[in-house]
Amino acid sequence: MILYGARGQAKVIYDLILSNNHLLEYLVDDNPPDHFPHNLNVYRPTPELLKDQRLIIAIGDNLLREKIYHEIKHLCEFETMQHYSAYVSRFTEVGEGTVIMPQVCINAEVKIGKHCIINTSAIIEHECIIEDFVHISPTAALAGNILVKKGAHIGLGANLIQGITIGENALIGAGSVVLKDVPANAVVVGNPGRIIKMNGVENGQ
Ligand SMILES: CC(=O)SCCNC(=O)CCNC(=O)[C@H](O)C(C)(C)COP(=O)(O)OP(=O)(O)OC[C@H]1O[C@@H](n2cnc3c(N)ncnc32)[C@H](O)[C@@H]1OP(=O)(O)O
Repeated sequence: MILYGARGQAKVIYDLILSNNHLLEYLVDDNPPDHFPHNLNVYRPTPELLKDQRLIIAIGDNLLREKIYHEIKHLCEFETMQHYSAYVSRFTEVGEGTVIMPQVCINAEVKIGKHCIINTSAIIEHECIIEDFVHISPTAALAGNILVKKGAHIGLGANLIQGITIGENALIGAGSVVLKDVPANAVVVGNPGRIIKMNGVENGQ
């Protein structure tokens, strides 16, 4: 298999690949770094290098990951990967291209979309729905029945109370405690969480 992206996210996914006894053949990156550890080769992507490969898009930025997905989806197939130390309920669905990192806990009846990153030690409780291209950062905790819409990013160690909806492309700041619905494209920080930006514009509250 191969990785698209050769920065920090690729380094942790390479480790995940080895933990699962898979082989990484090479990486591609639009702007290859001078050096990638472990003597792995990084090339600029071409249709020949991507064609019929099994691949993970190893890019933390949700919008960029989605953009690349649309550019290459006709060429390759996408691998889904889960670290052996993660607990993923047998009643959970996980979409293609999603990675589940070490020590994650995902409880029953959760649905996780395509090309998501469920990062180290995140907790996703029962019946949550995580749409495509979402990133749940390390140690974030989601109580039951939460809907996280496409492209949202839940920051490091954020805590989300049960039953709420996080809108498309919303960003929940590190350590925030979110008690109510968050609209699309909002940036929320603090405890209790408050909106500091909407659509990239400062809120002024
Ligand atoms: C493996 C990995 O590395 S995965 C990646 C994990 N990383 C994360 O989760 C990071 C998430 N990002 C954050 O928390 C960021 O601080 C953001 C996106 C919420 C805000 O970033 P910016 O838009 O650049 O806002 P900026 O830094 O200008 O801060 C604006 C205000 O919000 C405050 N603020 C920013 N982030 C937070 C936060 N997480 N909690 C509380 N307050 C915050 C700032 O102190 C500042 O307040 P002030 O105006 O009173 O001085």
